[in-house]
Amino acid sequence: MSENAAHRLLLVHAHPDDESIGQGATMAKYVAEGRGVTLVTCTAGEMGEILVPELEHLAADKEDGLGEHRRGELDAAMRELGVTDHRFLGGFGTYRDSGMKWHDDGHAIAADEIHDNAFWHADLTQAADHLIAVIREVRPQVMVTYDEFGGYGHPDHIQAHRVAMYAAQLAAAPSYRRDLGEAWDIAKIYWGAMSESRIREGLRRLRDEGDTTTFEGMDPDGQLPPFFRPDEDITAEVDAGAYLEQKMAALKAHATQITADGPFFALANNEGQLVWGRELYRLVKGVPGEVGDHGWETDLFAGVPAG
Ligand SMILES: CC(=O)N[C@H]1[C@@H](O[C@@H]2[C@H](O)[C@H](O)[C@@H](O)[C@H](O)[C@H]2O)O[C@H](CO)[C@@H](O)[C@@H]1O
Ligand SMILES: [Zn+2]
Repeated sequence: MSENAAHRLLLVHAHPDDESIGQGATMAKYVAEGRGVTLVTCTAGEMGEILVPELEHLAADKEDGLGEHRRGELDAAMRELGVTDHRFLGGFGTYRDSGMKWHDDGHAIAADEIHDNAFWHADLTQAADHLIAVIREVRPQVMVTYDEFGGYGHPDHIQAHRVAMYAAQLAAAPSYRRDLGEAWDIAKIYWGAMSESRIREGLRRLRDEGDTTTFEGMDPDGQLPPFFRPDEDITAEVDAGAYLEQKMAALKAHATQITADGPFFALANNEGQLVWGRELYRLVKGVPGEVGDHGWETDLFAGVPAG
């Protein structure tokens, strides 16, 4: 078995599409390099909007079939990235998308009405136990999830962060729930990140090209939403520009959520390479390995023995 095959990455995300948005290029790159990639998605995205008019009947307040449909979108997106191991936390339908609404400050907050089995109301230990079983089975050296704010505040993202971080801690405890498998300590944990400087460069490019509608309201020289982090917070950049096509195809597979002329595609291809092909991370557990010119790691497995 090649050394790469002994490296295993676990990603924990809230809804179908988050994985492709945040780390789609990294996932495709690592699969192509022969590394193991496992995705755990905590809900099926039942409460999402529907950008495809002929599918509006699937909406939660109509046929409530969007979760099943997005399961298919996720399958298609994973085929584009080459990922063969993707699971729903506790099994499909265990936890439901909690929905969200926008706060005046521009970040997401919990919806006014939330279903009984919404992920936001999940019992943290029970949800973590489902993930511990996966951690102890897959034995990943690296895990990726959201920061404590869930990126932009979505309650399911915040809950996915909490479950992932708690599960990683408990999975490493030999005396905790031996029935869930032999203890496994994940060597490195990263939170996905987006660069403030990168998006400012991209917004300036769009403005210079006369595009004033994409990323409407975001001034390249003004205040940006909190999920764009200052560069000093970032510790790793995976340059997966060579896999940008696979990432864009995976994004397109999530057709009810992402429009082909939306912000992810608006940036010119070379800008896309800069903004979307190079995926950024914050190391929050473990020892950083070799770094590149920018002082950031270029490989999430840097310094991690295979095995
Ligand atoms: C990327 C992501 O986390 N998407 C979530 C999010 O979707 C947003 C939501 O529908 C909002 O109402 C829209 O204005 C916004 O454009 C969407 O991105 O929340 C959904 C409901 O919880 C979730 O299904 C979707 O995956
Ligand atoms: Zn999401």
